Parts: sequence; structure tokens; C-alpha cells
Amino acid sequence: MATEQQDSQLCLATILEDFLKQRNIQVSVGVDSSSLKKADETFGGRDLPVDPSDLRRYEAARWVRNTLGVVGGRDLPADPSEEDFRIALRSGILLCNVLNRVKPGAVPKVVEAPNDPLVNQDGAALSAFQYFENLRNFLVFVEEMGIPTFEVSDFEKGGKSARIVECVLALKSYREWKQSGGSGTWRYILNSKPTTFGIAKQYKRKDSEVPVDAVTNSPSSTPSSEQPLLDQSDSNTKNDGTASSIDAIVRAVFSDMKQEDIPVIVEDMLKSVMVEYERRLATQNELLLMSAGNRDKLGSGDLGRTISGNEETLSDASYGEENVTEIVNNNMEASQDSNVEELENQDYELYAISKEKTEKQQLIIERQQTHTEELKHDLKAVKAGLSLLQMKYQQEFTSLGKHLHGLTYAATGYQRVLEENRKLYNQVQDLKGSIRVYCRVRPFLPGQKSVLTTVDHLEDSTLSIATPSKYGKEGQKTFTFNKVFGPSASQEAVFADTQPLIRSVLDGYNVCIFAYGQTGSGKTFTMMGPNELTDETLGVNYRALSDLFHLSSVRKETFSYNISVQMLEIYNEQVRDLLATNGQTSRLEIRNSTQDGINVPEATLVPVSTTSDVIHLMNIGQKNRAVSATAMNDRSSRSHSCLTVHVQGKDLTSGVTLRGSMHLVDLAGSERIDKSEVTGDRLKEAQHINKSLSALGDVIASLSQKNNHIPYRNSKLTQLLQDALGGQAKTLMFIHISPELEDLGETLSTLKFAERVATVDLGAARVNKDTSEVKELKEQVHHIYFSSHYYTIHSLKIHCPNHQLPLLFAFRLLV
Ligand SMILES: Nc1ncnc2c1ncn2[C@@H]1O[C@H](COP(=O)(O)OP(=O)(O)OP(=O)(O)O)[C@@H](O)[C@H]1O
Repeated sequence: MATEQQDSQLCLATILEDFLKQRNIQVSVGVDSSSLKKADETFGGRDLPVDPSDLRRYEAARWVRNTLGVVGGRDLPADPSEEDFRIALRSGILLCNVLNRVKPGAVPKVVEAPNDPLVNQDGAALSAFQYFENLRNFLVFVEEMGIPTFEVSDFEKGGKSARIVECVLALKSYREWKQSGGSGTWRYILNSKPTTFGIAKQYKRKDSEVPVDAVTNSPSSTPSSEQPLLDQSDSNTKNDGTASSIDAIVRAVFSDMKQEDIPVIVEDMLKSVMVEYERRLATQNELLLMSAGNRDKLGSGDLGRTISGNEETLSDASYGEENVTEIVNNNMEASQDSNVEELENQDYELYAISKEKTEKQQLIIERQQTHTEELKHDLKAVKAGLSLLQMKYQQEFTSLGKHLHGLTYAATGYQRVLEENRKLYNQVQDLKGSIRVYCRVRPFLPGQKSVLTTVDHLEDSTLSIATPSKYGKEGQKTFTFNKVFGPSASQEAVFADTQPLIRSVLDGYNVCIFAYGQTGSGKTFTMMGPNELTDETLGVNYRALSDLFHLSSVRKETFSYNISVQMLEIYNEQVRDLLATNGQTSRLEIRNSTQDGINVPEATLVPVSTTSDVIHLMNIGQKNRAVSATAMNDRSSRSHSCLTVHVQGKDLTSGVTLRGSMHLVDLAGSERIDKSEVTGDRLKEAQHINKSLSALGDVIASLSQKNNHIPYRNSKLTQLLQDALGGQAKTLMFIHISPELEDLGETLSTLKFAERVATVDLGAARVNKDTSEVKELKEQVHHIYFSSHYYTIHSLKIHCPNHQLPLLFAFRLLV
């Protein structure tokens, strides 16, 4: 590196020299005025040589001669020409000997010339090998000392003896410095271009002796321990020799110049320096490109990778542009000498980095491959686990399916039990009487003066009427009913036997409840209640509907019910819609045996969901009902009113739909015509009423007698109620009796009607008395009812393998 710096500074001197030559500015390079003066004294006032290089050659020759003595320096004249100088020194003998004087032992073995003066006349007889041996040893040593060297070719004819002169004078300077004590730093002002050239570097001393340090005379263990003569340790004084040379040139140039010309000259000098440096930079780039070309030729070996290849590798390996740039810059700095060895070293360095990166990548790839294998293994295990789970789940679902199948069978069985239950329940109702006749005796009304009563005696199911002689045989007449309710019977007691039939309606059966009796006997009271309603005085209608909604609500888990209401009136054998809002209330057609059980489809059908809904509708119907004051009762109705509740229930389990209906019929007054004292339209009304009541009696009597023909079509009333009379239907007839004696004739007439429909059903009376047969049936039904009512499968545990929790199925079956 020191040599390179020296070179660059020497180059600066050369540039200055060239610059001065171009401008014909004469200056004695390397020799200041004092040197010239000294040379003048040395040559004793002779004419000074014109060329300063001659003076330096003479100085060198004289010093060699003085150093080696007369004998040793006999071959070298005192003032030799250039030719003489080269011939005298080309054998290297004088140079090696003078070097040994300066540094004893520097060249231990000097190849001497033969003693034959003839042969050694011009040294030509000495073989080229011997020349080379001595010169090489000399050059290697002075090179190590840091003294400017020369080339062997400089001894050839036309060679540059100036470099040899400088080398000798440098030795001289060194010796003088040593002889003066060697204090400080030895400096030598170089006079010519640098003489560091490749051939000197390649020389090695033949005898391979350990070189002796030029300054310390100690063996040099390593190159780094060498101490060159041109001092490198002191940065302040480094290259002072060269600097002094440049300084001398500059001062010599500027001393003869005018002051105002100096800046121009300086500027031109600097420009020249810049041009030279740019040229050198361009040369370096060319060398770099050439070295890159050489690298391409280095082959495919490990060291044969090209820098550009390495640059690409580095880039690919994400080393970044900075690293690449740094390395390339390093290459540029190091390529001044186009040293292929250095390039190879850098190439190797790049290759090592690339190789390290590749190894790391290989390691990463291997790890990834290992991870992939592990993942594959895990995936395989998971797949196996999944298929095992799938198999187990399949087994569990099969097992579950079997359990569900059993459950379905059980549920189906349960449905069969329920169906059986319904039938048995209905059978019980039948045994109690599909046609039941109840008798209710109205109490005396408040404020009535008469206290005489026709009722002689009444029991649970019999009513005895005292009959005067004018009504036949004097005494008493007894009538049998399913049940007899006295004047003090509560509304709740009257409804008690009706209540079980409400469930029948929800089970899909038809129920028909009649209120029969003369005007003012209490029909409306039984069916609706008094004008001022309380919980206790609510009639059959309200209670039946209340029970209906309650029971349907209880069953909502298993049945879905749709309940709707129609309210019709039969007046003078015409069917009228009491809920019509469009005013068209009359002359509705009756169509029996319809699929939906609605015989008067044109009549208004209002869905209801609460009891209050129905009460509201009944009030509307009551207002629309034809009411005509009579002499007997100002609320006397001259028509039959029929409130029909249609019930459609869907079994949520089986999907089966059941249809039932309940007809609540408030019949028109049954009083005889002559007693009502009516004529005209009123008479006509009474005739229609009597006719229809007679037709109702006929139908019920025919049903009781199980006749093949049932005369439904004899009246609008029986025609309307055809589906609710007969078959599985239940009929309840409430016969109302007025207790007043003056009404005895009407009472006997009413009882005669009741006797006709009630006495024929002997079974009803027996059932009512709870015979052993009925009791047995009741117990059976009770068992089924309650067992089914409360039979709930609370849960069904299905054990599934691999499950901690059992599958729980809860069932709540039909009430
Ligand atoms: N069991 C009873 N207890 C108390 N009062 C009653 C009873 N039955 C009827 N009444 C009263 O007797 C009167 C007549 O009764 P209701 O109007 O019900 O007779 P009806 O047979 O419906 O007459 P109509 O045929 O004219 O409608 C009413 O004031 C009613 O409150």
C-alpha cells in the first residue's frame, strides 16, 4: 500500500514534469541550486555538464569507486559515459559489493568474474546467468530496503541508466545517513519515475537466505515486521521525499515568473493533474473489465466463479446492493495492478459467502422437508382418527335409530291407547245416555202472589206432580228423568253432567244441548243466566265454552285446535244468521253431511279463542234475535236460537284431524196456542214453534227407538241439527217446569213431551243410577283415562359409546 501511495505521488511529479515540458519551462528536476553549487565544487571548476543527469551519474560512479577502492572499482571510470556506466555495472558484481559495504552480508555470495583480464575485458564473457544471479540478488535486497530499483533491461544498449544512477545514489544516501548516526528518518528525494516494476517483485533470492532488515539488521520474521527505508510509521513525514521534490519543482518554476502569471499556471497545473487522474481512473476501469473477462476464462472450478456471477448470487441471496457495491469497489481499488491473484481471492471470498448462504438455504429446505413429513404423518393420524370416529358415530346412530324405532312403535301404541280411550269414554257417555233428559223446576219469581205449586214431590231423578181431577185422575203423577233439579239447584250443579261432554266435543263428537219449556220457565236462565251475570249465575253456554277453551289449552302440546262460532235463529221455519253484519239474516240454506260439519255454510263463521269472544258474539246474536213481548213473559222468544261451536283439532303427533261441534239450543216457548192468546202472526209463529218442537220430539223418539228412518226433514230445527242428533252424538235435553199452579196445564204438556223423549231411553235411567255394569265400565275408563292422562315419558336415555353425556329425549304425550 505504501508503494501505491508513493507511486501516485511520484506520478504527480511526472505530471508536473510533463506540464513544464509542454510549456518549455526549464527546471532542473531533483537538483536544487545548492546541489548544483556542490557539484561545481566537486569537479574543480571545470565546465559543468549541461545535462544534470550526467552530474548524477558521475556522482554515483565516484561514490562506487570510493566505496570499493581502486581495485574494487577499477572497472568503473570516475566520470563514465552512460555506456561505460552500464557496462561497468551490468555484471552486478560492483553493485553487490557496494551493497555489501552498505549492508554487510546483503548478498552473501557474489558471482565474481574470471581473473583473465582478456576474457573480462568488457564483461561480455560473463554468462547471462551470472549477470542475472548477481542483479537479481541485488534488486531483491534493495527492493526490501525500499530503495528505488531498476530493470535488468536498463543495462541493455539504449536502456535507461538514470534509474540505475538513482538506485546507486539512494544507496549512497542511505550509507551517509547511517554513517552520520542514523538518527531520525532516512529520506531520499527521488529524481525519476518510480522504478517499482513487476519483475523485481517476482525475484527471490537464490540462496533463500533469511532477509536482513535494512534498518535494524535483524532477521525479518514476517512481512509485516519489515521496516522500509521510506518511513511509513510517521504520517507527518510520510513521502516527504516526494513532496520535497514536487516542492522544489514548483519553487523552481515560480521563482522566475511574474507574480500575476502564477495563478494561471497553477490552474493549468491542476487541470493537468485532474486530466491525468481521470485517465488513470479510466485505465483502472478498463483493467477491471479485463479482469472480469479473465475471470470468465478461469473455468468451472470452485475459484472459477465469476465476480458477476457472485454479484448475481449475492443479489439472489438478498445480500443487498451495499455489500455488492462494497465488494465491487474493493475490486476497483485492488485492480490497479490487474492482479488476477487478488481477484481470485475476492472471487473466492464471494464464493465462500455464496456457499454459506446456499448451505443455509439447504438447511432450511431440509427442515421444511422434515416438517412436511411430520405434518403428513399427523394428517394421516387425524384421518385415521376421523374415520374411526365416523364409524363409531355410525354405530351410535344405528343404535339411536333402533331406539327411535321402538319409541315410534311405543308412540303409535300410545296413539292406539288414546283412540281406545276416546272410544271407551264415549261409550261411557253413551251408557250414561246418548240422549239425556234433565228436569229443572224454576223457583217462584220474586213478588209472585201465588204460592201454590204443582210440584208435589221431587227426588234425584223423579218428579211428582199433583194433578187435580180436571186433568184426569186426581192424585199425583211421577216422571222419571236422568236427573231432576229443584228450584234451589245451582247453575253449577245443572252444568255438572254436561261438563264431561265438553271433552267429547274435543274428541271429535257432536253434542246437542236443548233448553225446552214454556215461556218464562227459565230456559234462558239455564242456558245463559240472568240479566245480571255473576260467576255463580253463569249459564250452561258460558260454562261449556269456558271448559272447551280450558281443555283445548291443556291439550295444546299435542293438539292444535281451531274453534269458531255460528249463531242461527229459526223463526217461522226460516234459518236466519244472528251474526250477520250485512243485514242478510234470513233464508239460509241448510246443507247436511258436509265434510267440514258446517251445515249452513252461508252463515257467518267467527273464529274465537276466548270465552269473552263468544260472549261478545252471543250478545250480538241476542240483539238480533226476534223478540216479541207476550202476555206471559216480556222476554219471551218466539224463535229457536242455536249457538253452534265448531271445533277442529289436529293431533300434532299423528296429524289426524278431529271435528266436533256443540249446539246450544234455546228453544222457543212450548206453550199451547190457546193459552198464549195470540192471533194472526203470533198464532202463525206459535204454530211453527209447536210444529218444530213436535218434529224434534219425533226425531229423538225415533233415535231412542233406533228406528231405521229418522224424520229429520220435518222441520228446519231437526234438519239443522241432523248431525248432532243420532249416531255417536250426545243429546241433552233440559226440561223446564214452572211451579205455578196456574201453569199446570203447560207443565203437564211439557212433561208429556219429556216423557216421550226420556222414558223410552231406559238405559239412561239405569246408567244414571250407576249399576254394577256401569260402575265396572267407569272404573275401566277411569284407569285408562288417568293412566293416559298422566302417562308421560319423561326421558329416554340412549347410551352412546364414547359419549360422556347420554342423549336425552323428553316426551310429553297427550293429556
Ligand atoms: N232457576 C231460576 N232461578 C231464579 N230465577 C229464575 C230461574 N229460572 C228462571 N228464572 C227467572 O224467571 C224469569 C223467566 O225466566 P226465562 O226468561 O229464563 O224464561 P224463558 O223460558 O227463557 O222465557 P222465554 O221463552 O220467554 O225466553 C226470569 O226473570 C228469570 O230470571
